[in-house]
Amino acid sequence: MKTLVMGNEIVKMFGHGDERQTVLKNVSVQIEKGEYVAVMGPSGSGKSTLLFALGGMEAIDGGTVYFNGQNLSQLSEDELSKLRQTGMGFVFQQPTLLKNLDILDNILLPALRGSHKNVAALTKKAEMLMRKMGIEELKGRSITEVSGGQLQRAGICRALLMTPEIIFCDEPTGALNSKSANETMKLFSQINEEGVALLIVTHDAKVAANAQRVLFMRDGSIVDELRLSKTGHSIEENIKRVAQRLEYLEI
Ligand SMILES: Nc1ncnc2c1ncn2[C@@H]1O[C@H](COP(=O)(O)OP(=O)(O)OP(=O)(O)O)[C@@H](O)[C@H]1O
Repeated sequence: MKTLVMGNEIVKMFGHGDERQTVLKNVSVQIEKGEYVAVMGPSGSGKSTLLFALGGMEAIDGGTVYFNGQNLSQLSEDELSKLRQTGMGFVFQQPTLLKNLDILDNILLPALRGSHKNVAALTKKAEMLMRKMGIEELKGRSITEVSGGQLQRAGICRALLMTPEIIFCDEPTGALNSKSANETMKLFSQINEEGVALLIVTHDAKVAANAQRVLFMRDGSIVDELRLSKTGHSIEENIKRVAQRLEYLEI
């Protein structure tokens, strides 16, 4: 397997003076191409900060992050934003979509930003993704006229539009009811089977059980790791294994 993302000894601090806090304490993490990794840990342990650091959205105070062998801190702002736009997708708990645009235009917007793009080809691809995610008939609707689960699917279409190598997801099911959360997890598994790597921050053992590997964080460090094999283990068994590890780690 080839390494896609490599974080070495990442240090991240927030605040000034007496308030200065080290949120990531020499964290090293490697994600292979096509790998599905979940990150769990107590609130405030640094999960989102790690995801932002690996995705080049948050500057780091120490260590290095490589994406496909490129050191993110050696890229210019323009190079970094191009890399984020083409190589990475982002899905958050609440997709930040604009009320005055319909669903299709919201999906297209980030891809159209910046340089000149082939609008017709991107629209065709967006429509194909919407069909795949089961929301094609909603393309002309305002974001206020769809459910939370449908909105999250639109967010996933947006993240997939530029054919990223990885999608960074921060609590993607956190705002969804259990039915929508299950459907979203199935979509992520399907996306991963098509070769896209995933890094998912979650509090939910059911979500983490879909990954190949779960990283456990506490107080700014990765304190444990669990490898989950799909062969020989049902999803229920993997949920149990994640839950047992959380209990053991007192998370
Ligand atoms: N922009 C910021 N400015 C100052 N402190 C921050 C900032 N972002 C995060 N922090 C602090 O860094 C620590 C880690 O935050 P982070 O969001 O990474 O934790 P988390 O594990 O993702 O938590 P949660 O599960 O609650 O989302 C917390 O103490 C948080 O208050």
